Amino acid sequence: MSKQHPLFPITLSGSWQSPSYAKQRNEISTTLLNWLLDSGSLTMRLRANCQQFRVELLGQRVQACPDVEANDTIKAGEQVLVREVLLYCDEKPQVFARSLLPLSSLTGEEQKLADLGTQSLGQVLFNNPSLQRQNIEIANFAVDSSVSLLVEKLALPKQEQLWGRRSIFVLEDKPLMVAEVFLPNAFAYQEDI
Ligand SMILES: C=C(O[C@@H]1C=C(C(=O)O)C=C[C@H]1O)C(=O)O
Repeated sequence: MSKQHPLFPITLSGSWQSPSYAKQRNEISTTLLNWLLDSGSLTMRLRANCQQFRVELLGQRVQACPDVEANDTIKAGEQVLVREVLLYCDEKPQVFARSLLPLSSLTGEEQKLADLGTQSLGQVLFNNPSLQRQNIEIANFAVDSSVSLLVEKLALPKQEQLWGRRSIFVLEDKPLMVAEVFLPNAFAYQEDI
């Protein structure tokens, strides 16, 4: 990895819940829920809402999967490539994303996922007809979360609660996990998009 953002890794730990049982479900607007539960490519949806889309790679590194992120598919301690990015629309940061790519999934054709740089992971995932997406979980991130520290460092307006989603993708039978948090003023929080 040539250069890493000084804040990398931001990390991300939240109490991920199934959307139907999310306690705060009544606090979530229809628009936000629509963005959180959209099973299509977030890259494609953002591109459709702006002139210029870009991915900023904050950093990536190989490490053991942290306990707080482990799940039925990616076990604690398993070697994963962690990739953190910001997705920009017209130079406004919309999403912070953190993906865990098990090294055991980075084989064959999928080795290229280790070297995406500023190409969108979604671009590769959603171009593969074998792609399966497992259930989407949602979580909210309060002002003392690691994401809020990122928001502060990006000089974005503070927002009481930030919402995110995560899901496991399976590509050619190889799993990986993607978590995305909508940053303040993202389209997801705007009623008229
Ligand atoms: C999974 C997608 O890929 C997006 C791009 C990512 C990246 O480049 O690391 C990470 C998460 C997503 O927001 C998507 O577009 O839906």
